Amino acid sequence: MSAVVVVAAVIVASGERVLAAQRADPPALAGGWEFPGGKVDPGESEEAALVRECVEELGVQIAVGERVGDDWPLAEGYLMRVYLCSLVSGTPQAREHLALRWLGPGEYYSVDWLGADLPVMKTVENLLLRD
Ligand SMILES: Nc1nc2c([nH]c(=O)n2[C@H]2C[C@H](O)[C@@H](COP(=O)(O)OP(=O)(O)OP(=O)(O)O)O2)c(=O)[nH]1
Repeated sequence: MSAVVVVAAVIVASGERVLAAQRADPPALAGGWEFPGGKVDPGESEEAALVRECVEELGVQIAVGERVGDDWPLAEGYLMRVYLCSLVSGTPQAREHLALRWLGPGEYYSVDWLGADLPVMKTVENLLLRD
């Protein structure tokens, strides 16, 4: 069986602020912070899944850009692929999350990231500092 692919959108604004979202469920993950996204549906491209999830979860249109790192390991049988994204239209709303927060450079580690997301944030920080 191939792994289930989860895509996650690192939405960047003003070249340095990133959008973090606080999970509402399941209980084991609730309260932890992540990048918006979700599972890629069968036959769906990763880009289309990111766009769909950001509409569903945030009510915004995004543009999908550069990939962040390689496959990020999640639980057994799952892996995560992460992309830098930008807002095309709309203001993010927490439709499925407990809260949303824009994090500036001094705040990247001010939320309790899910275990898989902490190294992603570190890699994103390096990418944004590079620019
Ligand atoms: N979306 C997202 N999921 C993450 C991140 N980090 C991380 O460990 N995960 C885990 C949590 C979940 O077990 C899984 C993604 O599932 P999900 O619940 O977001 O997917 P989905 O929207 O398709 O949900 P569903 O329709 O199956 O309810 O990946 C992240 O940054 N973003």
